[in-house]
Amino acid sequence: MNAVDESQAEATPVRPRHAAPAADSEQAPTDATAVPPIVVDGLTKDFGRVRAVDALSFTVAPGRVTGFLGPNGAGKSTTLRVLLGLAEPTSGRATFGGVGYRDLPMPQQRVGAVLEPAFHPGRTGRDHLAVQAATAGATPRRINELLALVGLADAADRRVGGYSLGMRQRLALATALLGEPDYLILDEPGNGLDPEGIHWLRGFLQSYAARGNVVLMSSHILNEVEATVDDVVVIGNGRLLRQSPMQDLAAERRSIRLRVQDQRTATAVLDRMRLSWQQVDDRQGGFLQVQTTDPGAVGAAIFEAGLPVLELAPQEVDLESEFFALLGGQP
Ligand SMILES: Nc1ncnc2c1ncn2[C@@H]1O[C@H](COP(=O)(O)OP(=O)(O)OP(=O)(O)O)[C@@H](O)[C@H]1O
Repeated sequence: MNAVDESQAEATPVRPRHAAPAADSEQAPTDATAVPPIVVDGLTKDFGRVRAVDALSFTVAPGRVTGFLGPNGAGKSTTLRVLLGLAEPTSGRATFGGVGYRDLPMPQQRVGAVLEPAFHPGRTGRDHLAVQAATAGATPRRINELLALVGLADAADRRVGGYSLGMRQRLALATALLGEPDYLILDEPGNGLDPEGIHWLRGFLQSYAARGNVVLMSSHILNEVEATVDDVVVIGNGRLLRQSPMQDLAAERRSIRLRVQDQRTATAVLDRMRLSWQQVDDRQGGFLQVQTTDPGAVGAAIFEAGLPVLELAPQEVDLESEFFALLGGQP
C-alpha cells in the first residue's frame, strides 16, 4: 500500500456524490458538501539518485482551475502520478482532502485523469468509452452525451488509430469524465489541440470548476494556460517556486518605461515607494523599467522630486519572460 494514506482517521470527509457545490467557491471548503482540496504535503520522490520532486507542498482549491506549471523535467508528471496512486512517494503525501487515491471509495468515479492518452488503435472512440464505462459505471446515454460534449459525435464510430492528437485528447477527456468526477487532473491537455480546441477546452474547464469541482492541469507553456487558469502552482527542479492567483502574476507583469535624465535620483524615489525597477539600455540613453500598477503615482512622485519626466509609458512584460525569471533562468 502506498505511504500517502496512513491516517484516514484524520481525513477530511469527502463530499457525498452529486451534492451541491459550496456557495462561495473562492473560499476553502468548510462545509461537508464541498469537494475537499487536493493537498500535496511535503512530497518527495526519488528515482535512484534523481530527486524528481523535492519537499513539495501546495493545495488545489475547488471552484477554480489551477495550472500546475514548470519546464520539462520539473517534476509535474511525477507529482500527478503519485497523486493518482501510480507511483509511491519517497516521503510526504498527495491526497484528496487527506485521503489517498487508492483509499477513495470508487476512485474512478471521484477522480478523472488524463495523463498520457493511450488507446487501442483498432477500437472506435465509442467502443473505447464503452469498455471504460463498465468500470466507471456510465450508461450508453452518458457515452453519447460525452461524445457530443467533447466534439467527437461525428467521429465516434471511426477507429482511434486514425484520430489526430487533438481528437485523442478529446477522447481522453471524455474517458476521464465518464464517472462524473469531482476532481479532474490533466497532464498537458493542450498538446495537439488546435486554437479552436484550446478555446473549447478553456470554456469547458472553467465551467466544470465553477460547479464546485477541483481542476488541476499541468503545462510547461505559461502563455497557453494564462487565459484558462485562476491559480498557478509553479515548480522547478521538483521544488515549489510560487503558488498564487493568476491575477497576481498578471499584475506583476504590468510595468512602465520611465525615462528621466537623472536616473540616480529617480531610483531613490522608486526605492522609497518600494517599487522594483530595472535599468534598461537603449539608443536613447536608457530608461528604467518600473513594476507598478499605478503609473500616475510614479509620475507624480518623480515630478515632486523635481525631475522632468521625458517618457512614461505602460509596458507589458511578456508572460513567458516572467515565468523564466521565476525559474531563475532555467531553460
Ligand atoms: N521513472 C523514472 N525513472 C527515472 N527518472 C525519472 C522517472 N520519471 C521521471 N524521472 C525524472 O524525474 C524528473 C522529473 O520528471 P517529470 O516527468 O515528473 O517532469 P515533468 O515536469 O512532468 O516534465 P515533462 O513535462 O517533460 O513531462 C526528470 O529528471 C525525469 O528524468
